[in-house]
Amino acid sequence: TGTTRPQRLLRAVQERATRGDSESVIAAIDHFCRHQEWAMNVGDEKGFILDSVVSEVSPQTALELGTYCGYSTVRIARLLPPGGHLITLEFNPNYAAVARQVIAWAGLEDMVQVVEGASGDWIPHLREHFGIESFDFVFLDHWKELYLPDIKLLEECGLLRKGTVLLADNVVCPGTPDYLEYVRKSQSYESHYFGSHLEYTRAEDGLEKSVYLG
Ligand SMILES: Cc1ncnc2c1ncn2[C@@H]1O[C@H](/C=C/CNC(=O)c2cc(-c3ccc(F)cc3)cc(O)c2O)C[C@H]1O
Ligand SMILES: [Mg+2]
Repeated sequence: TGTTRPQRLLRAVQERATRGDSESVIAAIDHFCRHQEWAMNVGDEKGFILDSVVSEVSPQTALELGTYCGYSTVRIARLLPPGGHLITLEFNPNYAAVARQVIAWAGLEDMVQVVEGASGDWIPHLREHFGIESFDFVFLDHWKELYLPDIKLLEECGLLRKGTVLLADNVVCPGTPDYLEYVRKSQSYESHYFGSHLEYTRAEDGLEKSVYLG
């Protein structure tokens, strides 16, 4: 019973990154994943695209599905405007525990709420629990077969508004075919594919940006 990969990733952050410096936390995780152990973070190449979309939207309210170790959580939270807030859902308590410490090491704990539990259980309660009217930005990076059911649930719960931007990781690898077909065919979305590569590899992958039209 040694350590888990997320725990080794956290140790790499604590050993290599400077407390309060989110850029150094991102760099420490990328270094760990490139030179020690691959992990399923969005990574630096797709992360650059994520950064540009978050900066463009400048969300007051943001939602992330699938925190894992908190890498994309830090990438998003460091770019939020004053008053901006990110809710990130993670149902594995071990991952949530690591993510909270990564987020704290980056000094971003005041902008982020790590919520433990399944997205399908939590989405219907976000309004009453967190006083959220609607989300300006949603990052999807959890189980790939849940992307579609979860955005339909977000629609039904009235948590998307005209202009809400959805950004989905892994639409090529591992792939999210039913989600892609839906957002590209639906009259309610304007979609665009950003081609890139699977984190820390040369394999093809990309992000799909979909604007909700109401
Ligand atoms: C329903 C629900 N609610 C809350 N959190 C949820 C949830 N379902 C999963 N989660 C959490 O999200 C995280 C799961 C993410 C799933 N991501 C993946 O499976 C994933 C896999 C790969 C990949 C690609 C090629 C390969 F050869 C091998 C792997 C790359 C990625 O970027 C990924 O995000 C952790 C999990 O606890
Ligand atoms: Mg991913």
